[in-house]
Amino acid sequence: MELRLNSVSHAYGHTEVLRDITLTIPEGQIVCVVGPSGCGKSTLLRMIGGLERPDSGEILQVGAPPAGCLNPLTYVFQDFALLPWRSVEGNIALALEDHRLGRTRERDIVAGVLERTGLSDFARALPRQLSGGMKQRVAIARALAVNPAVMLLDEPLSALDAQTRELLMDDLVTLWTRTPFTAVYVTHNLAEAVRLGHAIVVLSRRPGAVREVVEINQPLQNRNATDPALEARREHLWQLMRDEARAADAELAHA
Ligand SMILES: Nc1ncnc2c1ncn2[C@@H]1O[C@H](COP(=O)(O)OP(=O)(O)OP(=O)(O)O)[C@@H](O)[C@H]1O
Repeated sequence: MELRLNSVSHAYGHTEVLRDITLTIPEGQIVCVVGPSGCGKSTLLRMIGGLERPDSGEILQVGAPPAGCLNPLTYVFQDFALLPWRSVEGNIALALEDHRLGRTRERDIVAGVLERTGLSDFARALPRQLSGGMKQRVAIARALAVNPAVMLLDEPLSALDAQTRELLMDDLVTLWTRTPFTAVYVTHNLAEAVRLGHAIVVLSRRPGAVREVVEINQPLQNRNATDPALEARREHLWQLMRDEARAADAELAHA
């Protein structure tokens, strides 16, 4: 399934947040969204996920969701959003419980995503027994369990230290390489964007409008942080963002 955004605009009261966003999220690709603080990235994600409706424009789901899809649009949040009293497998099963799959199918799905995310040995652990990186793996496993058409990730690695971020980026690349998924990935971090994005959408400062879409054709599994070609793309993104970020900062300082 592909997502198409046609001229999406939105304001909260007098605050114009998104302006005329036209964008395609192709099936089987990761589209990163970057832009200065407050430019409307999370708002855009909520619109795509159907949590809010834009004032104008439309968001179309084109084509069928994948076979076995239980929930077409699924979120992964920065703060993991796990239930502390439920085990790892209990948190993942939660995403399945409304679907009346039967215990065997439910158990198979949970075991499958635990295996894919390297969590099989932690099935019975409680969230408080896990590191931040492991918690986010659980949240990713829970999202994958419903076999979504599009995963919506809102700064999923921002709460983690630099080393853990690297490990999780590797995990996401491995997951995608084994079974490509479609994702919209909001981040502040340009290194993450060039590592994980097939396309990177650069938004202007608020009201967020598309400044440029940077496509990176290099296969995800061949990308690494020291690659000069990727470094050049990152630098290009930073050039695009720098003036916007400065101006956004100055506006916030005077708000
Ligand atoms: N429900 C809401 N009601 C009113 N204003 C809102 C609401 N949600 C967001 N905003 C405002 O809309 C603007 C965009 O917010 P949003 O969180 O989408 O930006 P962002 O780019 O994700 O920010 P950041 O990078 O800091 O996470 C901000 O000025 C924010 O205060």
